[in-house]
Amino acid sequence: MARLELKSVGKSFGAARPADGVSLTVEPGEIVVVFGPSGSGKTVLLRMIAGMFEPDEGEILVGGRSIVGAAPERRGIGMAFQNFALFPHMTARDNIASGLGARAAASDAAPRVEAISRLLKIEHVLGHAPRELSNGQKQRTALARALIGYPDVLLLDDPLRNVDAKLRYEMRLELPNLLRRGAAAVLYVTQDYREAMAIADRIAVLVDGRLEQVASAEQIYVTPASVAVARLFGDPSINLAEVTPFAEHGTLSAMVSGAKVRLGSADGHLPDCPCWLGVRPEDLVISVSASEDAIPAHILAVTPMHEKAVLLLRLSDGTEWLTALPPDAPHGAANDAVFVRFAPEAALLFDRATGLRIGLSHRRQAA
Ligand SMILES: Nc1ncnc2c1ncn2[C@@H]1O[C@H](COP(=O)(O)OP(=O)(O)OP(=O)(O)O)[C@@H](O)[C@H]1O
Repeated sequence: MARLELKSVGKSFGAARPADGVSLTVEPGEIVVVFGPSGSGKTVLLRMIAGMFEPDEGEILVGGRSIVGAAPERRGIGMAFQNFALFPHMTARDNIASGLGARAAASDAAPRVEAISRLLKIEHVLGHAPRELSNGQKQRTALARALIGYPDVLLLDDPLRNVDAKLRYEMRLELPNLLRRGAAAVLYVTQDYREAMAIADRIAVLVDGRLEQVASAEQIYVTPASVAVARLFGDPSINLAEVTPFAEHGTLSAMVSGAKVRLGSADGHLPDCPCWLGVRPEDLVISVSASEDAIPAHILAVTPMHEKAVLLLRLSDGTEWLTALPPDAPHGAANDAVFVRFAPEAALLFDRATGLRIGLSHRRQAA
């Protein structure tokens, strides 16, 4: 069992800087999901750890020892990638056994291949070549190969990207337990925020080669470190409005499309800068009754989805917001005039100059 540590890791390719001072620790048995937009540097990070190329700056340590410069096969690392990368001329059994490298005798390999295959429910296809396997079976074979050597560090680069939706859903439920069994430090890359939230002990949010936030899924959703992080999590994504908050009678408020909305109490440090106000779609309440703190709006469209109804709203100043309501909640129809409210606890404020979140004194806290 060994901890993976990245210390101020940097990497440039010409003008591109896919890793810029990345520091991160993954404990044995922990699953850290690296999540970020396309091109943010997720794959480059995994490849530096795997030894496909070296960082320009910083240190990568496994169990306290630097692995920078070490041959890839000597780093104690198991890997599975989105394209499976199975050897086409070998059976699933031999592909899995190849994960042991030269370390195990053939007699030792067989029972371990059987055991890991049972765990991954592929024991019935061990004699098949990769072309005879479904994508789900290929993905499990690649995972079995990565897991079989009980690596100290396991790197998984979007391993569920090429499997169908049903299997992806099942694997999201199964994978965390499976991965924890080996007690490896797991770094898991995905582009899907739901997958990140389902699998991770902690999520490391990478934007332009920098880690913007490393925290639990709930902390990231409820208290995102920046507006960039807030935008990456949630479907529909967070609603934003430009505001300049002000204090009045002990309350922090802001004008949103002509309505004075409360953001919390004004007892702490007051943001006196132009801000982004962020409100999650599920935190908006729609009604037909006016009041001082209700934002007038029109429903532009109603999209019934299976588990929710999504309403596209146009506030009276032209800003467009989305709400997500339970499908059976009364919500009106296109062209209806409505009023939009939200609780002060639901308001997020971000400094418009830096994008960083500003703490509000009565903001709900992540558990
Ligand atoms: N070998 C390379 N040579 C030059 N530039 C590279 C190389 N590998 C990656 N890059 C650049 O580094 C940046 C980050 O790439 P990376 O593949 O890590 O992104 P990513 O976050 O994994 O994206 P995606 O989610 O689309 O796979 C991109 O701008 C990419 O063009």
